[in-house]
Amino acid sequence: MAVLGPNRYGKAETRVVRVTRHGDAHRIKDLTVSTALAGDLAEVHLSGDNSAVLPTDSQKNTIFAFAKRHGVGAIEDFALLLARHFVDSQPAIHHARVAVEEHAWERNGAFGHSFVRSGREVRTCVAHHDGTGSWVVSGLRDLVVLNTTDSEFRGFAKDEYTTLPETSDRVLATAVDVSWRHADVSRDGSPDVSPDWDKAYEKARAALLTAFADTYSLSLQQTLYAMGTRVLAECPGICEVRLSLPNRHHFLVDLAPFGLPNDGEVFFAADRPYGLIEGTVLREDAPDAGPAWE
Ligand SMILES: O=c1[nH]c(=O)c2[nH]c(=O)[nH]c2[nH]1
Repeated sequence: MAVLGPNRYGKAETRVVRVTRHGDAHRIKDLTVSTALAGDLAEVHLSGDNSAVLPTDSQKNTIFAFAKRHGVGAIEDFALLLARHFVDSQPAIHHARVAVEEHAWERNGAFGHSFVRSGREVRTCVAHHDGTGSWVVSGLRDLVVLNTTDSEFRGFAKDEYTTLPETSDRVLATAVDVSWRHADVSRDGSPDVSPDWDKAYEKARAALLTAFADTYSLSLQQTLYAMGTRVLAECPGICEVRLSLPNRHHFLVDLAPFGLPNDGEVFFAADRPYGLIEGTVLREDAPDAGPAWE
């Protein structure tokens, strides 16, 4: 006998670009938005009764209409607006998850209307709303960083398959993929708190970059912990940080066959396989995460 387990549905990866025009000085927000709704959705699965199903096409249209009607500021505000709208307007929907990614653009010179896609990281957020409270996780991915020194990897466990030489000076590089949980978003009965999302983002990003640069690294694991700790120290509204750091290995090339010393100057930047170091750093008194990470 089969039973229906957890389920949700929505429109994945709606691409929306919102232009704001102040005379000749234009602004753009370039987003990828994914919605996922859950609630009284047994019948559509069990009997094909669609009466509780707001089409994913309507969800996509809502994204475009809200971009026009409300504009797009911090992506967290846009995600919360959508999540609350679906729960508040659809009787069958009790939980909405809205994920937003922001692709950065920079001005192309002095032209007010012309932009260059920025090489910056992608800013991310996921907002949940269930009618009693909201939860927000923000973050970024593809923030590529590299240190040319101050990184060792020694004293590791060895077995009969270990060939990796110990090193007391190596290149350390990674593409930071990180999410942080905001403690101070509205909950059942609490006032509606809305952090300054942009400020939190800039502070968390700066903390990650500084910790990566100024930590003398004995391993990428140790650097990960230092980065998470620094975000918590700099950002009081953040209670949990989850990091995923691919170790972008840079191997010294053996130049001896060419009669050349290497002197720690020429590296083979391998793209795969790569070590993947993942970890969470959280405050001891972090509030319950609820559905924040789902
Ligand atoms: O910082 C590192 N951590 C590891 O766990 C590891 N494993 C490895 O081969 N190189 C590295 N580097």
